Amino acid sequence: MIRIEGLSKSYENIQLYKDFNIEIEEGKTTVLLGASGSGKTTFIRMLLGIESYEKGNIIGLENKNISVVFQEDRLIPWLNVSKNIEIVLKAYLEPDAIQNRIEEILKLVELLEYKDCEINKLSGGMKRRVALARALAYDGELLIMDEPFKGQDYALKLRLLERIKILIIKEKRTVVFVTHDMEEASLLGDVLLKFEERPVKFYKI
Ligand SMILES: Nc1ncnc2c1ncn2[C@@H]1O[C@H](COP(=O)(O)OP(=O)(O)OP(=O)(O)O)[C@@H](O)[C@H]1O
Repeated sequence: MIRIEGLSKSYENIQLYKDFNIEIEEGKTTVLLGASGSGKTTFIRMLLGIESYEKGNIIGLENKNISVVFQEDRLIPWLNVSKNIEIVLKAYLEPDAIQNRIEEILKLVELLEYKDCEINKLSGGMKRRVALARALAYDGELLIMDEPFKGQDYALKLRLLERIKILIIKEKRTVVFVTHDMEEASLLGDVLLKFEERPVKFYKI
């Protein structure tokens, strides 16, 4: 269980979070829904330890490995598709296992034939899928995805959702997934939470 207790966070004169409490269940996919600007990305950044907060505790993430699809792709432009993924696998897999994992995940996101392609030669939606592939490939204790399906056509998105659901169940992943899309949320999520501002409150859907 990841527990957030008594969290308070403000930006200048906006009190975004005030004594906020939430529990995230392990082995489940928790979806964060809510209007633009309600504080979902800030929440994720606080979980990752890259955003400060005034008060509160985040318990259960100490020394955990987290894989992330950020709102931005954050790919390394001078490495090809395969190398962008390899970089996160090197620390814990042998070369053969790395290649197998890269192929498995690139197949999942329908980019296997682009494995040696330069990042700059990909479309925006394809870059997004490389970012998604990199996060899925790394078997962290928590997977965070912030709007991972941006730029995908509808039919492809449904195929991705179906395959990711299978992978997540097979690998017993704990997932926090941010989206505005109710269909994505209900296809992938176990627990659906709607964030409301301000300060942030949430309710289960
Ligand atoms: N670095 C910052 N400085 C000042 N205000 C910020 C900063 N980052 C976010 N905010 C404000 O905090 C609020 C929440 O932003 P956040 O990005 O967490 O929302 P969100 O729910 O993720 O939105 P979206 O769905 O559009 O991504 C917004 O009002 C935003 O303007």
